[in-house]
Amino acid sequence: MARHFDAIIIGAGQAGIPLAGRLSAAGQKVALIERHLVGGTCVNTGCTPTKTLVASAEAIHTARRGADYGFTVGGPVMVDFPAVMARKDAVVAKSQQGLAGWIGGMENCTLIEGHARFETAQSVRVDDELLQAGRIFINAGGRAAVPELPGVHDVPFLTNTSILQLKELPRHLAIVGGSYIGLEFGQIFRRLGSEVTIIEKGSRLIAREDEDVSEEVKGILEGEGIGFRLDAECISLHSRPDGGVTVGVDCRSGEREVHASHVLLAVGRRPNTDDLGLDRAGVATDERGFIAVDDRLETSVPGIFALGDCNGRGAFTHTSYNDFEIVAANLLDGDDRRVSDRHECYALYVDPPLGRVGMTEAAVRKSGRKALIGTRPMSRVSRATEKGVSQGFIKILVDAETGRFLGASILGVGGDEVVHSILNLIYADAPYTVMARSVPIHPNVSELLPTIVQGLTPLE
Ligand SMILES: Cc1cc2nc3c(=O)[nH]c(=O)nc-3n(C[C@H](O)[C@H](O)[C@H](O)COP(=O)(O)OP(=O)(O)OC[C@H]3O[C@@H](n4cnc5c(N)ncnc54)[C@H](O)[C@@H]3O)c2cc1C
Ligand SMILES: NC(=O)c1ccc[n+]([C@@H]2O[C@H](COP(=O)([O-])OP(=O)(O)OC[C@H]3O[C@@H](n4cnc5c(N)ncnc54)[C@H](O)[C@@H]3O)[C@@H](O)[C@H]2O)c1
Repeated sequence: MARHFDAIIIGAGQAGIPLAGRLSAAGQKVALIERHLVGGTCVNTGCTPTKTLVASAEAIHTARRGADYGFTVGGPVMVDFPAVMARKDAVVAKSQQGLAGWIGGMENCTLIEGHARFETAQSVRVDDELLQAGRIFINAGGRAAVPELPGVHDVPFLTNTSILQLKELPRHLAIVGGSYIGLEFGQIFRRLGSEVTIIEKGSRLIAREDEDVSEEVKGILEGEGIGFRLDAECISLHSRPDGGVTVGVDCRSGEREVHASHVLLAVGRRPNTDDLGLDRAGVATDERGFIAVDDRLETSVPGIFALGDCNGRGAFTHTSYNDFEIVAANLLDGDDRRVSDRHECYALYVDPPLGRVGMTEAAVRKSGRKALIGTRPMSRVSRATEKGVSQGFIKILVDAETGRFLGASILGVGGDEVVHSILNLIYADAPYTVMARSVPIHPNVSELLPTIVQGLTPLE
């Protein structure tokens, strides 16, 4: 006998929990199924723990730079690694408890612990129990990709999940992958005291970004003593007698091997869709396993929706949450919201951070449209020099014909926050002249945005 619900939600991630809240508040009987920890990746092994560690690492870094600010701390800064990790665990636990309390307080919502698998397009099995519903929402998230590198199964490699459980600081952390996860963990562990080598198969870091952004980020991290091996071909892993790992890199120059105590794989994510029984429901995926969805997030099967990282339409907490907003608006509010209305934005939480919105300069050039560009180094932003963090630059791109913002890269102190003023104008569909005439507060990084857009020049 199946248990009947109005809605089944698979995965208590960044979309699943708020959706359970909205549906149950609307009087629907909801089953929320979670096989591990409520909050999913972001809360447990993603944003929350990493940004908590970024904060510890930044405080430690600033303390080491005490002399630059006119103070000493009576000897070298000592890092208490277990205490750093305990702080991270406490922040994660608080967030998790908050979510558990929220779910527990939802009338009409039953949290079911276990692994969900489709039996038909309207039914899902969790262990011995069969659940049935008219609508099913998949918020299954993703996990670290583990490429078939030679030796990968013979060494104790780390992922974003296991690195957060380390009890001791790695002596030398080798990181395979020079993008968001690799760079954020790289700077964290370097600041905590590890030797760090980042190994990237491409010719530059964060290849989605403009080359000048990649170069500046590399320079910032090199300045802190992080080693890089780019153009790393034929990466292989070998265990060492001392318990460490040797990474064969075979780069064009430099040593052919990196001898590390630990290796972190940070080479992308794959969706948790291979063990959902999607074929039984007839739900189509693309060749990489992402669930195919339309503009309102409905899958190839009417009544089944996919939200968050598993649909391949976003890979961030804010895009997953926005997926929830889109589905809730369409199903409950009579609104017409679509994924294609969303503008790309994100931040890379190295310190100083990179705030990004819209197109890169390279993408604008490739599009062939007439554009205007404005840039300014952070060394000419008084707030940055006052704070003693003047690395980075601001770059803004505007459509020459419509005056609308096309994109921005704000690498530097406060870049992760400042970028939102451009994001908001993009959503308002306002021309750059609105920003040019605004009068922001002094001294702030934001105060230079009007100056930059007043001096836009044609993109040659
Ligand atoms: C190290 C790291 C740092 C990150 N930092 C940021 C950041 O700073 N900012 C940002 O925006 N994004 C960041 N992200 C990305 C962000 O974590 C994800 O985009 C976000 O969590 C969205 O996930 P989701 O809602 O799709 O699913 P998730 O949050 O991953 O939730 C999916 C849930 O589904 C459960 N599940 C899966 N399959 C089943 C099943 N068959 N049955 C039952 N339950 C199931 C899982 O256990 C999980 O709890 C980071 C990611 C990583 C790895
Ligand atoms: N600040 C944030 O918002 C944030 C932080 C961390 C993670 N994330 C999310 O997590 C996702 C995954 O991040 P990621 O950094 O793991 O993946 P990614 O897909 O962004 O980058 C993977 C990197 O690994 C390299 N690579 C791939 N295979 C390799 C190999 N065999 N050897 C060497 N290098 C190799 C790629 O060239 C690329 O530079 C991101 O898409 C992002 O959405 C977001």
